[in-house]
Amino acid sequence: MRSQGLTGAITMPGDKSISHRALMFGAMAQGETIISGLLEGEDVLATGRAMAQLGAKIEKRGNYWHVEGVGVGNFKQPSEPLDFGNAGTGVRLAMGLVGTYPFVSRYEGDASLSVRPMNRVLNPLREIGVEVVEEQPGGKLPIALKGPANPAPIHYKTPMASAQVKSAIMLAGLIIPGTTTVIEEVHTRDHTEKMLQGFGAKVDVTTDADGVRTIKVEGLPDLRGQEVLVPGDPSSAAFPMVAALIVPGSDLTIENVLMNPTRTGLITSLIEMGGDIELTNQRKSGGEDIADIRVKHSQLKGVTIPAERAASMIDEYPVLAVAASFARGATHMPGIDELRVKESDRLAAVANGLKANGVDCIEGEDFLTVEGMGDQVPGGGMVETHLDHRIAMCFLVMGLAAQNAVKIDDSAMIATSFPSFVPDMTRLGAQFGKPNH
Ligand SMILES: O=C(O)C1=C[C@@H](OP(=O)(O)O)[C@@H](O)[C@H](O)C1
Ligand SMILES: C=C(OP(=O)(O)O)C(=O)O
Repeated sequence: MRSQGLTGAITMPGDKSISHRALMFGAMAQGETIISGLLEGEDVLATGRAMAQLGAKIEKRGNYWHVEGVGVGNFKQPSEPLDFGNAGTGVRLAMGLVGTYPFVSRYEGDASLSVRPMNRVLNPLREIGVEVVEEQPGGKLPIALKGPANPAPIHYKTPMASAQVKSAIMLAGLIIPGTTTVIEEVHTRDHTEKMLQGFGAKVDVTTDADGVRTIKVEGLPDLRGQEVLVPGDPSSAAFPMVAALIVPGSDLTIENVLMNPTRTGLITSLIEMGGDIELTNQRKSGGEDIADIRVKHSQLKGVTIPAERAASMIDEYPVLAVAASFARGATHMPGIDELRVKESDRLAAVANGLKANGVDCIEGEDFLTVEGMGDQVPGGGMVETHLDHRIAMCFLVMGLAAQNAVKIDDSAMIATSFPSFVPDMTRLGAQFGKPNH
């Protein structure tokens, strides 16, 4: 059943990447960090609980989260395992933040997180001298870590485009005397670099002529609590944005969205597809670019998304594939093998969901091609979400414009990143059916 046009304004909940980091850096810094706009999603709340287990005092007063940090090198040994639920960012950054301490810390997560690869973080930690104890070989949770008595700084080139790996190494470097160096060939989201500098760390970034970035972190800095203003999450804004593009009659303003260039690949791509998207009220806040986004229903056309853009929109491919289903012509998305190691194998989950709803696509090892159907997307299928919030939300968005209702098997995971998704979208005019089980 098609929804009526989506109209009005929606303010985005806080950015998930920045929210995790605000709690972690606040917990590590000396003194008080005051956070406004924190995303109160399950992933971030799990990080908050873990930071409290390490000795930080965290509480919400009014609209602000107050974090009383312990100072660099002063986390206490957690008596229980640190449970990061569904969050790759939470567990991978925490392994860098805490894993080099000379005590045993134990990490675990839900069924989705427990099959995601951790060797990408464990390998550099092993180079630092961290002892890794796995219950089963293969670099999967649960994992215990024990840092060496004298950790040595490393010089590490990340083998895949990953802000989580880069960040884990940088955070490990903070408690190692000397300079830790991370090299990344692809510019991934740079929140760790920017925010650590804001907390007082010495972080040096240089970029060569080929765009390769060298990041140097000085160990044992004196970090002080800060005020952090978390901007709205562009990865959450992706859902109302695509919904407005595909539902006829829509004219929506999405307010307070982070416009950091390492996060805006989806907007660039949707504009190339013919999307009527206008950035208004562009401003700076907390060192980041912010804007409101006005988006109207548009007839989209298929395009090829350059592989080099993947890092700047890595979490947005599922909903881009939904937009591509409503385009005229094929949309080709190369260079997206990292989608296979997210909360689910997103390449497979998206391809299966599209096919279940009558949309032709080709799933390659590292690409997806979607045959757009204009406004003739049949829908009517049941989608398996595999504990993946973004798969759940993108197919709920598809259902707003398809000829027949799209069903998803589980909506609970939406609470990890965008708890108010269903009520917020409903307020704008979206019509979701009731779960019948
Ligand atoms: O650093 C971060 O906050 C994130 C990095 C990305 O993961 P990778 O580093 O695995 O690409 C992204 O998919 C995730 O949602 C958040
Ligand atoms: C990949 C994601 O998050 P994480 O890796 O933190 O689980 C996401 O939110 O799409």
